Amino acid sequence: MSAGTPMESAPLLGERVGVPDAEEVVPAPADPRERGDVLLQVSDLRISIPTAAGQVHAADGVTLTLRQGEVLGVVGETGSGKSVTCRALLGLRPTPRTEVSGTVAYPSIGVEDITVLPPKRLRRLWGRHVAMIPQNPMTSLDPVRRIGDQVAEALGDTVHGKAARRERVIELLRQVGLPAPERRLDAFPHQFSGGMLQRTLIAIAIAQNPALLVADEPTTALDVLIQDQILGLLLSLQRDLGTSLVLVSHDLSVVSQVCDRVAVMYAGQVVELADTATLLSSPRHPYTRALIGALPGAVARDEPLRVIPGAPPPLVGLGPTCRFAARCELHEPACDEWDTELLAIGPAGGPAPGTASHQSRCRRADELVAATTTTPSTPSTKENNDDLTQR
Ligand SMILES: Nc1ncnc2c1ncn2[C@@H]1O[C@H](COP(=O)(O)OP(=O)(O)OP(=O)(O)O)[C@@H](O)[C@H]1O
Repeated sequence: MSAGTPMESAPLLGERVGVPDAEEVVPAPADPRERGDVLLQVSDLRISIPTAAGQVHAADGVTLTLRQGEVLGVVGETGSGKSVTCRALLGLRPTPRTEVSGTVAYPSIGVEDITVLPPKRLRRLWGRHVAMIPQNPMTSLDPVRRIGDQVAEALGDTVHGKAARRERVIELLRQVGLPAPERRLDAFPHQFSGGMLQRTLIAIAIAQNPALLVADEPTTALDVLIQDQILGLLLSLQRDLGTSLVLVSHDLSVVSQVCDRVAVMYAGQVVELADTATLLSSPRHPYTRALIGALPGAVARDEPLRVIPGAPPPLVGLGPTCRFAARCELHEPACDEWDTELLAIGPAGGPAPGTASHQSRCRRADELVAATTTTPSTPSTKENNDDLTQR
């Protein structure tokens, strides 16, 4: 991907939404994902965890849309609220006393808000409609139960009869690239490598062909070579099965290889959301820009890697001001009065901020058009990265 979109044609920030002329024919989008139905609609999600230090605002006004078959990356530093937000997509909360407001809707199956569903209804959706691929494969399987039994359990009541279930388990393990699966059914987790365990967990997640997979740092605990294989597997399964995928990572280069769109989280908020190529070439939030600048390819070989000075604020007692202000090179006094609303970046007459394809929480986002740096080597994106699926 080449860095740098034409700046003179870049649209202005937050321009008014307009209505097309009655005669105007609006062509159908070429990209099927843009035509796809909305699978997931997260609206103003706020998650507040009571702790001894006060209420931790782990998610603070998160609004996202995911279409069927789309891959969304959620990227941010540790503690930015990625896991808490993504677990909320399954109706999970970190502690029983956690306060949740806003909604997480799955319109295609008539779920208006998964965060308020009782456990019995939640369990009916898990596996069947939405499934999670956990962060640490080494601790996510039952150590005293055989692999085959654990995968078979994930089938629920979708396959009947012992022989048919066995066949389906073998098929699933083969689908995730486990060699000689028929010989592995009786193995225990400790006999598998980290990569094999993660493949098994992916088989469990796809067992009932869910509409949405949520993968929370699925490669963090694995060797670098295996990380690429698991990412490639996720991408090819997502393509073959038409599943939507939310991929959580602290690593922008990982997310950009796999995702159609990226949500950048900082201190509990989505600070920028855009399609991957736009985000990399034309970031409109100083934090995104700093993340791109800190990528290994962004500096010449003999230069030290750039780091983002400072640390995110604690998520307790934050007022309605920009959370990135203390680390921001564009900070000015007016930013301290800014109530961090999302702004739509798009042409005049484009959609409202919460639904625009490019959104930023920076009040100076329009100035970043000119300020965007060209990186010597930006990471590969899903579009130019077909070979990942062949690894
Ligand atoms: N059970 C809990 N009790 C108290 N605070 C919690 C709990 N779970 C999460 N938090 C806090 O919520 C905030 C967001 O955490 P979260 O795990 O979502 O971050 P993250 O971006 O996923 O980080 P990482 O990349 O390290 O997983 C952090 O401040 C964290 O300390």
